Amino acid sequence: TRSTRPKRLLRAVQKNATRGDPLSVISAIDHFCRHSEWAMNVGDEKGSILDSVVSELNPNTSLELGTYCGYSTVRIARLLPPGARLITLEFNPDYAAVARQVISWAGVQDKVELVEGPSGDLIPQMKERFGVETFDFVFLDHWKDRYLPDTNLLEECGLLRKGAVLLADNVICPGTPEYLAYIRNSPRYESRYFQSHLEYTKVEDGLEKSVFLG
Ligand SMILES: O=C(NCCO)c1cc(-c2ccc(F)cc2)cc(O)c1O
Ligand SMILES: [Mg+2]
Repeated sequence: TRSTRPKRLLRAVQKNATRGDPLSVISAIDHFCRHSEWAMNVGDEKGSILDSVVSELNPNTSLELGTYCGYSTVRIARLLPPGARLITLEFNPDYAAVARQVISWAGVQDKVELVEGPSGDLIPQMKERFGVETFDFVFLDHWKDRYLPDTNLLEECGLLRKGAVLLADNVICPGTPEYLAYIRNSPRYESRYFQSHLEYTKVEDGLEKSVFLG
């Protein structure tokens, strides 16, 4: 019953957001993180960049690595066309339990499949267990030292469609140096850096958008 930050964030959503209204859930979390407690959601500034990438791509099948409390899950899911779906992977069961409730409060649960477990084990199961052919969009926001191994896994499992977009959070802070070096030097990707700030702060951070060329 010990109160944790994710549980306090969920309480703020249930108190301040309207059921079935994803935008009110997003702003309730941003308000909580700006005025009460910082939390590691992608946030409103980087979130707007995420929104523009998703809106332009209109992905049918998306993967999110690192759900946390479900903030970016809701940001992505609210923009998906009917029939499109988002699979989100979370290793931490306490985060997953809160995220399920945030996702339901926003009313986007029908577009989202939240799977608990290590991404390194779950990615090879995507085809036969989750009926995925290929992903159109991948949002990387989990453990920073898993970005590169999981990207290699996605490649090896043939899970990236030609033209698929990888969008990676925190490439500056906390930083993902090995991932950046790989993706920026690989002839199989076309990459672009979107400069921004660490959520709810003035610290520099940014998103790396990479198109898989096949
Ligand atoms: O670890 C992260 N995510 C995976 C969680 O399972 C993460 C951390 C931070 C962050 C933390 C502490 C600090 F001082 C600066 C940044 C920010 C983020 O956006 C993140 O996604
Ligand atoms: Mg992040």
